[in-house]
Formats: sequence, C-alpha cells, structure tokens
Amino acid sequence: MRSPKDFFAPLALGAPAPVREIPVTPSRMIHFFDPGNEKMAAKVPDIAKKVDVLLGNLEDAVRADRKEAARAGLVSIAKANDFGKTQLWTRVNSLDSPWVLDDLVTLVTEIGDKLDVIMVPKVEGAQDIHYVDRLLAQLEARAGLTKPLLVHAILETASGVANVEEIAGASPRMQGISLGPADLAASRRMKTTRVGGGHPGYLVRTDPTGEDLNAGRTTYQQDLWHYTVARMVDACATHGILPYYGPFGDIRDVVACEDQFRNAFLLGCVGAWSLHPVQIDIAKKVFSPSPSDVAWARRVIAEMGDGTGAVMIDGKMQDDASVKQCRVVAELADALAADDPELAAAYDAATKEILG
Ligand SMILES: CC(=O)SCCNC(=O)CCNC(=O)[C@H](O)C(C)(C)COP(=O)(O)OP(=O)(O)OC[C@H]1O[C@@H](n2cnc3c(N)ncnc32)[C@H](O)[C@@H]1OP(=O)(O)O
Ligand SMILES: CC(=O)C(=O)O
Ligand SMILES: [Mg+2]
Repeated sequence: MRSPKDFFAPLALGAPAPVREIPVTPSRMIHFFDPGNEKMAAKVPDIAKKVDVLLGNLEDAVRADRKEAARAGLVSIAKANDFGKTQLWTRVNSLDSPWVLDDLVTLVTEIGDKLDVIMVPKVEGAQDIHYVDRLLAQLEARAGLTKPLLVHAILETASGVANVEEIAGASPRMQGISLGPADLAASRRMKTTRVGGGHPGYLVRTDPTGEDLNAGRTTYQQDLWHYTVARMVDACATHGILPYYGPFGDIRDVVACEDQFRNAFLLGCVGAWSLHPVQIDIAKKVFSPSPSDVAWARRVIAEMGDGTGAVMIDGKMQDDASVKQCRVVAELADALAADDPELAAAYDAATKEILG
C-alpha cells in the first residue's frame, strides 16, 4: 500500500501525474461489444452516438481463438474513430490469463491516448490493482501519454467482495466498480445459473394462517444482489469512485432488466452494462432521474432557502439532510441535461408545472 503522502505520485519515471478526482461524466450505460466481431464492430459508430460509454470487450464472451482478433479489432476501431464525448473503455482479460499482458502492452502503446478506462475482471484484492497500477505507469511513460488511464474493477469473486473497501481505495486510478453477478455466483458457489437478476426460489413467506401450511400465504421474491450492491456502493462512496450494476443476461426480459437496473439506481449506482442494443434505452431511462423527481428536488431546494431549519412541503418535513438528498438528484439531472436538450426540456417542463 502506498503511504498517504505519496499516493498521488506517478509510479514510473515519466508517467503522467495521477488524477486527484475521478471525473464524473455521464456513464449510465457501459455498452459492451466484441471488437473482433465484424457485424458488431460495424454498428459501433452509430451506437457510439447513443451511449455514454463504449466498451471493447476482450475477456469472457470472446472465444479463446478470437482473443487476438478482438484486441486488434479494438486497436483499429479506436484509431479509425473519434467518438467525441462518448468514452471508450476496454475490459482486458483476467490477470491469471495468457492474454492480459499483451492486452495491456498493446492497448496502452497503440491507443492509450484514446482509452479512458481499463476494466479489470476478477479482482481479488488491492494487490491486483497495485500490479495493474505500476504496469500502466510504466507503459504510459514509454508511450509518452499525458493523461493517466483509469481503472475499473469487476466485483466478481468472494474475496473481492470481502476486500471491496481496500480495492476501492487501492489507487488514485480507481474510477469505479461493477457488480459481476455471474462469476460472483460461481465463486461463492451460489446455486443460481442466471446472469444477474432475481431468482423465484429466493423469497420470504408470510406466516401460516391456520393448520394448512400452504393456505393463504403470500411469498415475496427477494433481491439476491442487494447485499453486494449495497457494500459496493458504500465502498465506492467512501473512496469517491463510482458504482455500477453489471450485466443482466436475460436480454429478452426487458421488464425485469429495468427493475434490476432501477434497484441499483435507487441504491446509488450510476449506471449498468448494456450487452445488447435493446438494453441501451433501458439504462438511459433508469439512470436518468425522472422529470417528476427532478421537479420535486428543485422545488425543495428552492423552498429551503439557505438549507437550514425545517419546513413542511406538501405535508412532508424537509431539512438539511433532505436538501442534500435533493441536490444529488438535481445535480445529476443538470449534468445529464447539459448534453441532452430533450431531457433538459422534460426537466424544465416538469419543474415549471410545480414551481410556476
Ligand atoms: C457475464 C459477462 O461477462 S457479461 C459481458 C460479456 N458478454 C458480452 O459482452 C455479450 C455482448 N452481446 C452479445 O454478444 C450479443 O448481444 C448476444 C450474443 C447476447 C446476442 O447476439 P445476437 O444473437 O446476435 O442478438 P440479435 O440477433 O438480437 O442481434 C441483433 C443485431 O444486433 C447486433 N448486436 C448484438 N449485440 C450487440 C452489441 N452488444 N453491440 C453491437 N451490436 C450488437 C447483432 O450483431 C445483430 O446484428 P445484425 O442485425 O446485423 O445481424
Ligand atoms: C460481469 C461479469 O463478468 C460476470 O458477471 O461474471
Ligand atoms: Mg465475469
């Protein structure tokens, strides 16, 4: 672990100075594509206009005999395109794989100036981030990069969850953490075979009403991921980095996908992964606060003046803490609206309706 005094010192001579604050730009959806899949790659320039983050995936979902094609595909896509405000990320192969060293060396050397964030899978503890941190510094120095690459960890091992706080604070490069429900389920020996989402068997049941234990008892499905998402959000907030829900694998079930994303949004996540084009709009809808919530937040802030004391608005008590809650919503809305005139108009129309 670096001492607090040299936490922001570059880890290699000639490497750029680490960032002191993680940029908070919209990242409601991290859109995954396989850069070695020509059909998908052809869609990337159009998809880039609709998403906050494009991610060239080199790890799971890319066949072993297509790993090099995926890496080369990402290099040529990054060189051939300027995605404007849309961030370009990659997910490299895991640190125990035969591909990751070439992934990092090639990507930083060839397109380090085009990449914003490197997602590292199967992070077990701070030691994995320290390894990537030093290697990136060496590669950045050799490539002459002036902006440091940021690192995003996937929370998908039992030990990663046990160590999530130290992972979140392991390096000034740490940009965020995503839940990886598939590998995490396997690592924990959970008995769900689904990629994210709920499970009908994970439930609580109301008490029996008589002798018949089956009669009149309602069951409520519970969220398998609640504990992990909540821990991840706390670790990220503590260290000033961003939490994300990961993938929802049932592409056809757009309804449950929206529910799962919304749970994550309400708990503090800023975005989720889109694996298929159909999930892009779901993430955009869910991770942009609703116009009515934005209007309410703006109203509370306006009516609270300097934010001190307690007032009643429509029968609800407001004070310093609720103003802070409202600022979270209002500031997110302002940041998103700055680049989205349609959203800006929807927020302003809803605000006008209640504020006049
Ligand atoms: C647990 C984890 O690690 S999750 C992260 C790893 N997984 C991934 O990255 C998966 C990414 N997504 C995919 O591979 C695909 O979307 C699949 C396999 C899930 C489904 O693919 P398909 O069966 O081709 O879906 P579908 O037929 O609906 O696709 C429609 C079109 O969208 C394209 N498309 C599908 N997914 C994507 C994508 N993520 N990005 C861009 N284009 C896509 C398809 O190529 C197809 O193009 P076409 O109309 O020119 O033929
Ligand atoms: C996201 C991911 O990689 C997983 O769920 O395993
Ligand atoms: Mg995984």
